[in-house]
Amino acid sequence: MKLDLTGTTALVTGSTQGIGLAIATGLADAGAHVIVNGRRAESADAAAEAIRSAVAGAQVATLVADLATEEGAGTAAELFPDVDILINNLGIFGSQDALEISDDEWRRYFETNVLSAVRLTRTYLPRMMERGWGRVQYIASDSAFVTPIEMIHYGVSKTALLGVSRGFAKVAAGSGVTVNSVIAGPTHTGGVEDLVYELIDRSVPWDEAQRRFMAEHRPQSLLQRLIEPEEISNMVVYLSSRQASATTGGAVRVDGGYVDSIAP
Ligand SMILES: NC(=O)c1ccc[n+]([C@@H]2O[C@H](COP(=O)([O-])OP(=O)(O)OC[C@H]3O[C@@H](n4cnc5c(N)ncnc54)[C@H](O)[C@@H]3O)[C@@H](O)[C@H]2O)c1
Repeated sequence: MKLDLTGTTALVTGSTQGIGLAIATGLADAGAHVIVNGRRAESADAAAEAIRSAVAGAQVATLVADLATEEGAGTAAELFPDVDILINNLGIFGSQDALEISDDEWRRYFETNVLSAVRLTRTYLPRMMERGWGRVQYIASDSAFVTPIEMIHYGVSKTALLGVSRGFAKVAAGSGVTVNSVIAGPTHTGGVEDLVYELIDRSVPWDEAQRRFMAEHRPQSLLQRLIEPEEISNMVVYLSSRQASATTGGAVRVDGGYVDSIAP
């Protein structure tokens, strides 16, 4: 099965590093023209360059915008009015005492992790439906199912994202556009390294910190290791492909068996 995205344009939000960069690289490798998004020109340019070095002949454009804001979504619509594949990847996470999270912080999590994706879906879905083909995905998290007490606001924002995904899948039903969430488990990115070290003593070597993080915070994970960003990207590329035409309204798990092992 050859996943060929030649002739398509894909916008991946928050794609200057981590999972987003891996997804943009995977889509470029499958032949899509990718739009890399970041809030700073230097990091967007560096990410575009990294993709060009990884994928010979990659077609990459950059979108410098804060896509958690209305203004940023407006810039996206103006510069790139039409995309075939929208990957809502950008997100923030961090640990905080559940009883200490302020209203403003709850709002920031919803603005960034949920409303940004709703706005961009509203921007791009209608044209996809008119054309009769398109792919929308949301990068959710196992925290959507298992609200972690150290990240309640994050978990709840990702639970909301699952509802957003199901709702827009119904809007798109029968149009040729599929809408899905990808449930990522803990993935080896810079942000997760920081989170692991927030929870586990910083003086512990990385391998030991990772092992303890999995044992203490994800004991039911069947994988008992962090997931690599490329493992998330592989699923996103498949769901973006023409071959994935019968998968919509779903929440597809790349979580090392964690969610199924506790909430089948
Ligand atoms: N890493 C994990 O373990 C994990 C697990 C489950 C889900 N996820 C989800 O996957 C997505 C990517 O996570 P990651 O670990 O690669 O994160 P990351 O922090 O490494 O990367 C996120 C990217 O989004 C960008 N970003 C944040 N806010 C933005 C904004 N307003 N406008 C534009 N860009 C913005 C950041 O600059 C960064 O480049 C997030 O939605 C996250 O919640 C991550």
